[in-house]
Amino acid sequence: MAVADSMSSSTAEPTVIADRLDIIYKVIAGQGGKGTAATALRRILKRQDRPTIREVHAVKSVSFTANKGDAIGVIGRNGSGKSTLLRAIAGLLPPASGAVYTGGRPSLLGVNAAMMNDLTGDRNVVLGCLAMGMSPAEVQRRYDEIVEFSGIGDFIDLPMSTYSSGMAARLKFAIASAKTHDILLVDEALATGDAEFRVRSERKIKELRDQAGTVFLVSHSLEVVQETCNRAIWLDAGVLRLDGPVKEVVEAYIASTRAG
Ligand SMILES: Nc1ncnc2c1ncn2[C@@H]1O[C@H](COP(=O)(O)OP(=O)(O)OP(=O)(O)O)[C@@H](O)[C@H]1O
Repeated sequence: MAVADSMSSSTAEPTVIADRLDIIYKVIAGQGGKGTAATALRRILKRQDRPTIREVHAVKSVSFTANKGDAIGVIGRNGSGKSTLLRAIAGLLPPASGAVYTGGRPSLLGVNAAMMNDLTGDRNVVLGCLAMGMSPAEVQRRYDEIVEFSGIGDFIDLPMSTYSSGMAARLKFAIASAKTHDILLVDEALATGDAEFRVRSERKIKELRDQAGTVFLVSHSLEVVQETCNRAIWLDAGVLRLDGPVKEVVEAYIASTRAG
């Protein structure tokens, strides 16, 4: 297996270690509907069995070590387990077996990360920064920079419910990246921005890496991954197919999609 550039350095300092990680979702595979009295009655009338629990094995025995300064693109087809892996690293999903060890606190920045939709962008910036542990004085100091980075403009005074999904994602990224994270997990947030915002975000991620952070980036845009990351992990139906220098992994992935 190829070795990514930061891994080959003798000073490599691990920040995330996944050790034969398995994540299994348990879902109710009923005949539709929730477990209400009406659906139970319908089941009885139709003489159907109780809904069964189905397991979705989303991440299968995945192992890797991420180091300080790594920006790792996580690539793969729809449903290959990318978002699941990120949520597991963030500690939001319990492993069915195996483990994830993290040195530092991972912050997950997802497109669906909670923002208060009824509040203005302005209030969300303040609340988001406070929630990340900034002091009120620090929030005040960083405020202009965050709003400028987001490129939201005058919309900052309007409720977030009036934002397009791209605008909301930009503001979230601007808030999250205002802080130095030990481990920043970014799920598709960059895909929603326009070209100019993407360039700025890529620069920001590079800055975070330079500050000795580790970044994981889930993206369907192989271009974004190649521009931003030094390393890539390719997931295929939950299995780690390849882990190595970004160019090599992306090329192998493209070759496989052409072949298949
Ligand atoms: N909350 C959930 N409950 C049950 N199954 C889930 C849940 N979330 C994801 N899955 C399943 O786990 C598998 C991996 O999904 P995941 O969202 O991690 O893939 P992904 O690679 O991020 O996909 P995409 O590229 O489409 O965003 C899929 O089979 C999906 O159906």
